[in-house]
Amino acid sequence: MSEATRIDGKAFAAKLRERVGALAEAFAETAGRKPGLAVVLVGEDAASQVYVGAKGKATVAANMESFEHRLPADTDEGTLLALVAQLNADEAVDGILVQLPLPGHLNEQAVIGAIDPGKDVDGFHVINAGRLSVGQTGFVPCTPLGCMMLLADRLGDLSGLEAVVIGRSNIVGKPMAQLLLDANATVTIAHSRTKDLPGVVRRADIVVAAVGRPEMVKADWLKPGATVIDVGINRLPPEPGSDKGRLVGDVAFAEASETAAAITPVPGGVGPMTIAVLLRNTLVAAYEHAGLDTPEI
Ligand SMILES: Nc1nc2c(c(=O)[nH]1)N[C@@H](CN(C=O)c1ccc(C(=O)N[C@@H](CCC(=O)O)C(=O)O)cc1)CN2
Repeated sequence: MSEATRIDGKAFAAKLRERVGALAEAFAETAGRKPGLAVVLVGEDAASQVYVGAKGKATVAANMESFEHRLPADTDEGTLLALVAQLNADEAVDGILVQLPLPGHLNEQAVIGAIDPGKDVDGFHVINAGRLSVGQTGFVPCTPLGCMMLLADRLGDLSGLEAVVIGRSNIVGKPMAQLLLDANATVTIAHSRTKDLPGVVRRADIVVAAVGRPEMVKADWLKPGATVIDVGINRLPPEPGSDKGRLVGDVAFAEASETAAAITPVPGGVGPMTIAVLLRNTLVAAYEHAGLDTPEI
């Protein structure tokens, strides 16, 4: 079997950001203001600092206003909720994102639940999760929506295809399964208690791995010709003589490439789509807040 096609999420995301940027410019001409995204970071988690920095830069590059709020790790819940309330009321802010994970003393559900669902561009609020589950329009979490864009680009119509999502988080696994179902795939959600996980995954035309376990999915778990979307971003321990470990996904990329027809790499696959879709959702929020018809993005 020939080597799998690498699904280039980085290039796809760059095109999406460019399109969003052009539409944001047009929005500003009509609405008299730029779309605005507020990002809240609590604490000093190293990876979160990188992601928040990247979001701010991407927001500005896409002709939007970026509002960054960095709070100390010992911020109490009342202070954070007060900031969320202030952002909810701010007309310059179309989208609000609280970077996860939050420090352990803060209740993530309470904080996410305090965001105005109409500004919840992460799509994590229970109202938006509920809307997705009953097929109503709302904000859809960025990573799963980005995965769907890559799948649609690669496979077109997903009707009747067998899809296995490994992982059942509220942020990726569950919305991903819902989106695949909405696209008429036959969907299985597999998880840590699934019996014969390799056997279940081997049935799939589409595999979405979102478990956070480095290189767990092996080549012999895959049906030949499968399309593999790797959501995992895991840093391995550093090699001797190096200060930083290699980034790998949840799929053993090199060996899986021998069996799959197409696969997303890590880095450069799903990760960049998360930020591009966040900008897309913020633009949609801005159109809605301005009472304008939202263009197809
Ligand atoms: N409020 C949110 N918190 C978190 C989310 C989210 O969508 N909303 N997702 C992740 C982190 N994340 C964005 O916040 C994110 C992760 C990874 C990437 C990315 O582009 N990764 C690169 C590799 C980057 C590196 O070198 O470390 C890639 O895969 O190519 C972007 C965004 C958890 N928190």
